[in-house]
Amino acid sequence: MNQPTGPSSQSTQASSSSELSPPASEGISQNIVWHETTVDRVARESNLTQRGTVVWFTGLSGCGKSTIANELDRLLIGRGAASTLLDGDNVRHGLCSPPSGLAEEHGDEFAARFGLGFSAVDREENIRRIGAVSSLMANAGLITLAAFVSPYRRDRDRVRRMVEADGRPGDFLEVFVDTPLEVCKQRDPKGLYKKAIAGEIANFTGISDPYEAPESPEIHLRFREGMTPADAAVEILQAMVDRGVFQSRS
Ligand SMILES: Nc1ncnc2c1ncn2[C@@H]1O[C@H](COP(=O)(O)OS(=O)(=O)O)[C@@H](OP(=O)(O)O)[C@H]1O
Ligand SMILES: Nc1ncnc2c1ncn2[C@@H]1O[C@H](COP(=O)(O)OP(=O)(O)O)[C@@H](O)[C@H]1O
Repeated sequence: MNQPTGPSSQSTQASSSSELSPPASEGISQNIVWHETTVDRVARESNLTQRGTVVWFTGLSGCGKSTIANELDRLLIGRGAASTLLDGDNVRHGLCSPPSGLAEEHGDEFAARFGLGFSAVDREENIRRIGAVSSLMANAGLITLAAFVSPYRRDRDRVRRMVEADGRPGDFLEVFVDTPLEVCKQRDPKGLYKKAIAGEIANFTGISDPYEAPESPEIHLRFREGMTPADAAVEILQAMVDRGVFQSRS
């Protein structure tokens, strides 16, 4: 795991496209003006001796996104990296709360307007918010692991464009956790498939809602019997090293 990478070689290339110019949201309003920051991404990455990156896990509920992302996070932290993990269920407890999580504090109108469920448009907004947060984290130099069903190709591709426009090409790695629906149903770690099949959960991905598989993910984790979450995490870490987005320090 000794590939040439790190801020000195890769991150310096970011300076012209990251914080020296407005990100993808340029032109948002005539009254909102981009303010250049004093410290740029390259300086942050240099302090961290790593390259800010978004590793985006997508796949059906129960395919293993959270388990594998947590394992990868553990490996990265163990190797001295500054990484962080955004996980679907957890983010839906805060930034992307459902209406029921907002009503008491903010009232019904606010909850109906900003709370998110699982319709296509709510998922679009969910992924837009998380994509923007992921991009900010990558700009702060963090290796950002994001684990979301993110069933729509268009939503994932938008995040890719935003992350790369804010940073540089190659900053977004899509990991397709390709576990067959039958296996996910069998695992059913939260009992959600059982409920969805019984009609107790609407718009459930794979049952009553679509999942659009990535066409050319950077990392395609095909299910195979006997593959452990640790095996999968090592495979992703190796792909990160091979692509020059991570240099092992131990
Ligand atoms: N209708 C429906 N469809 C899919 N998933 C559902 C649904 N309702 C609740 N859940 C639970 O919410 C988790 C998915 O949240 P995400 O934010 O990742 O979804 S999405 O990216 O906006 O599609 C998902 O987490 P994971 O199982 O970890 O994928 C489920 O636990
Ligand atoms: N190779 C594997 N990779 C990931 N998870 C696995 C694997 N084999 C079995 N599992 C189990 O499958 C379940 C996956 O659940 P989870 O990680 O929450 O999936 P998701 O986040 O995609 O909904 C966990 O109970 C995990 O222990």
